[in-house]
Amino acid sequence: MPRTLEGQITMEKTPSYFITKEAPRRIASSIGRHTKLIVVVRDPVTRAVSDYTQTLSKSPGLPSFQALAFRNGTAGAGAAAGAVDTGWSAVRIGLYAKHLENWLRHFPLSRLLFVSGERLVTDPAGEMGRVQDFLGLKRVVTDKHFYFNQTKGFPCLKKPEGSSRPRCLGKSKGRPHPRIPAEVLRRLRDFYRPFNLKFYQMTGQDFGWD
Ligand SMILES: Nc1ncnc2c1ncn2[C@@H]1O[C@H](COP(=O)(O)OS(=O)(=O)O)[C@@H](OP(=O)(O)O)[C@H]1O
Repeated sequence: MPRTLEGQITMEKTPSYFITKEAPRRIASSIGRHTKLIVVVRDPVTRAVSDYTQTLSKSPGLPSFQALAFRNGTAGAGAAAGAVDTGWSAVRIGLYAKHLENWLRHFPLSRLLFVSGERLVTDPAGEMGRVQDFLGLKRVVTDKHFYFNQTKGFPCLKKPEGSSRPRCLGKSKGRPHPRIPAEVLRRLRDFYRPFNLKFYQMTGQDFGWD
């Protein structure tokens, strides 16, 4: 991490190490337990499909979503139902309660902020307001900075810093997802429910995924 001067905040962003076992201990011992951690979480079922969409865009020959999500390659029914494959990272990452347990061994809950991925789309200024409060910053980013772009189907920035033109996120953000059979989604939803409830209890926030 670069040196941080008085009045500055140093930020680092990566989606990958929230689930890395050693990450909380390493961050706590190198940067310190005072570090503030912001986690954007989204319905784990939609998250898994989004993750699959990303992999599919790079490997078009990929097996179907359900072939990867269930142990015997199918959601099935009754005795034929395959167990959800938690070895697949797209599924495992969404077990937020499990990963959070690991972080809470090294950081107090008050040092973590959970941003709702859903509200980031429906109310970006509201979620950004929570982020700014958490970081002890003045609420500089407000409603005025966002507009809903009909073509993109997502909120975009009216005027990013250093530019006079509006800016949306790139093509790889907000892509259409492949259609997944309803039964597959239902089974995954059932699978995640207890983990989601545990996560709501741990964070004191109901993300409304059920
Ligand atoms: N404003 C705006 N514009 C476009 N996309 C938005 C926006 N806000 C949130 N999202 C959602 O962000 C999802 C991609 O973010 P990721 O977390 O996967 O990105 S990354 O892991 O940091 O690369 C992406 O997921 P997909 O819909 O699956 O593409 C979006 O749903």
